Amino acid sequence: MTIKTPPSLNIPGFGVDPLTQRIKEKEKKWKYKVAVLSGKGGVGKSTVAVNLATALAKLGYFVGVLDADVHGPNVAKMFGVEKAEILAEKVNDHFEMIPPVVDFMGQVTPIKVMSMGMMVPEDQPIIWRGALVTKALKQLLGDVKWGELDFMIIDFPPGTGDQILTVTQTLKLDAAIVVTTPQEVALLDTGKAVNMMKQMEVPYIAVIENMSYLICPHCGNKIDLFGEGGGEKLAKKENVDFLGKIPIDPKAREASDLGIPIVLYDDTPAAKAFMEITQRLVEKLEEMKKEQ
Ligand SMILES: Nc1ncnc2c1ncn2[C@@H]1O[C@H](COP(=O)(O)OP(=O)(O)OP(=O)(O)O)[C@@H](O)[C@H]1O
Repeated sequence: MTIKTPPSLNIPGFGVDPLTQRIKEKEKKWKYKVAVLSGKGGVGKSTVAVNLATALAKLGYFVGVLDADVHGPNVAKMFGVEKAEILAEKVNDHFEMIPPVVDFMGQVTPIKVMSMGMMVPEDQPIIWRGALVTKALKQLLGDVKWGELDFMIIDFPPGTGDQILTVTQTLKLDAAIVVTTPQEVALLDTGKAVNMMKQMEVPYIAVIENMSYLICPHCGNKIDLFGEGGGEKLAKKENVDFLGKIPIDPKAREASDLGIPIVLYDDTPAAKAFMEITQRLVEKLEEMKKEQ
């Protein structure tokens, strides 16, 4: 039996599905695509994504935030838009959702956000298998009227799973910010996340250490609750940038429950740390763009 050469699959209009095609078109309008991830849950990844986006808005940038944590979406609540009504518009042969614009106490911001958290009641789990999650994620990218953005921030689920692979293979990320806490267990998992981003050839990878220390409200001394300097050591070992440390700030938890990012509380140590880290990130990305 002779095996025939397969026919060429290079047929115009075929090969790439229309949704992926729409994502490719949309991403041309986003200057920087930045993913926020962590090897381990609960280290403050969403807190970092939300505050990074708000700090960028404070610096005058237009920002989109995609909550890619389909199974545990918290971003909408942290921005206070979990009850926002999602409108849709017909565009040619499909519908596109209009992302809600974040406002803080009536003050409109240049932040648009999309999250599964806006589409399901707060107490309902999303019990979907991989293929459905992948489709939902792609729709949150390609079937949303994001428009022109300076930054698209993507809050990934914890770990190194399927959903991260899907987005990283679909979009050409400019940067991956890996969030860790200083403990050994968190650092082991963070190393895996850093290596995944290296394998996916993301051009800029950096570590942020969250919950680094606590300032005693009574004596003002710095207390290293979870050890010291782990994030910086990991960044050195993996040969990636270290963007900085964010202290434990009781106001951060309070603020995120109220839907107000801590970075808006100007006088807090966490707000100052977020602003400095964001400025450092912008400088790095601008430098990289110039070199290209
Ligand atoms: N620097 C900080 N100071 C005080 N509380 C913080 C800080 N960072 C995060 N938190 C709080 O820790 C909790 C977990 O944070 P967050 O939801 O951002 O973590 P996560 O890594 O995204 O979690 P998940 O595993 O669900 O994705 C939240 O209540 C948040 O307000």
